[in-house]
Amino acid sequence: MFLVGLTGGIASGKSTVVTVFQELGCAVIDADVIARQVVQPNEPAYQLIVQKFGNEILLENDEINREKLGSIIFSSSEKRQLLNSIIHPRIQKAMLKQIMKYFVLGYRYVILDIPLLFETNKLKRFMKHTVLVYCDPQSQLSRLMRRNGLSKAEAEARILSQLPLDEKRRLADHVIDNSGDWESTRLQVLKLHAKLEESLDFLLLRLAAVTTLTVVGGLLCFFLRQSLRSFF
Ligand SMILES: CC(C)(COP(=O)(O)OP(=O)(O)OC[C@H]1O[C@@H](n2cnc3c(N)ncnc32)[C@H](O)[C@@H]1O)[C@@H](O)C(=O)NCCC(=O)NCCS
Ligand SMILES: Nc1ncnc2c1ncn2[C@@H]1O[C@H](COP(=O)(O)OP(=O)(O)OP(=O)(O)O)[C@@H](O)[C@H]1O
Repeated sequence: MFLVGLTGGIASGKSTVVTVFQELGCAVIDADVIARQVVQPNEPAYQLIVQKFGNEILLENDEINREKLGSIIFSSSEKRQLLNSIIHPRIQKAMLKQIMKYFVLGYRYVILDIPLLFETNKLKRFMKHTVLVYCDPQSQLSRLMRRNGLSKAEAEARILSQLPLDEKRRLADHVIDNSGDWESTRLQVLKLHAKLEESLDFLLLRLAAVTTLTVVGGLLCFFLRQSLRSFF
C-alpha cells in the first residue's frame, strides 16, 4: 500500500475531486473532517481551545462556532498558529489510525486530503505521490466568496493564509486543473486514478523480495545440511 497526498488551496476543489475518487471506490482520509471530530465538546482539544480563545467562540449548544473561530484565525497569523498547534498533532494521530485500517483492509493506495500538506511539510515525506487540485485565482476567489458568503477582503485573507497555488504547483507530482467545468475535472481524476493503479508498490515489492530471500536461504541451508550429513 502507498499514500497519496492530495492538497490544494481553500475552495480550489479538493472535496469535488475527492468525491470522484470515492465514487471509484478509493480509500480517502479527509483532514478537514478529522479536524471537526477532534474539537467536539468531549475531546481534550475542545477544552484547550476554549481556554485559549475564550467562551465567546462557543455556540449556545456549547459546540465551537466555526464561523467565529475562522474569522479570528484568518485575520491573525499568531492565533492561527496557536490553533494549528492544538489541532494538527491530533489530526495526524487520527490519520495514522485510519491508514492502519485501510492497510488491513488491503487497499492498494490511500488518498490523504490535507489542505496544508505543503505548508506544514511534516507529512509530505510519507507520500509516494502528491496531487495538487489547482484552480485559477479568479475562480478560487469567486467560488470561496459564493460558498462561504464572504466579502472580497475576507476571502482574500483566507487565500493569503496559505502558500500561493502557483508555488504549490511546483511542489506537486500531479496537477488536476479544476478551473474548468466538473466534467473536465472528472476526466482528469479518471486518468490519474489509472496512473496510480499502475504505479509500482515498493512496499509490496520489498516484502516479496524479503520473503523470496528467506525461502531460498532456508532451502539452501536445508540442502547443505542434508549433503553434509550424507557426506559424513
Ligand atoms: C478555522 C476553522 C474552525 C474554520 O472552520 P470551517 O468549517 O469554516 O472551515 P473548514 O474546516 O471546512 O476548512 C475550510 C478550508 O479552510 C482552510 N483552512 C482551515 N484551517 C486552516 C489553517 N489553520 N490555515 C490555513 N488554511 C486553513 C483549508 O483550505 C480548509 O480546507 C477550521 O478550519 C479549523 O479548525 N482549522 C484548523 C485546523 C486545520 O488546520 N484544518 C485544515 C486541515 S490540515
Ligand atoms: N469545476 C467547478 N465549477 C464550478 N464550481 C466548482 C467547481 N469545482 C468546485 N466548485 C465549487 O467551488 C466551491 C469549492 O469547492 P470544494 O468545496 O470542492 O473546494 P475545497 O478545496 O474542498 O474547499 P475547502 O478548502 O474549503 O475544503 C464549492 O462551492 C464547489 O461547489
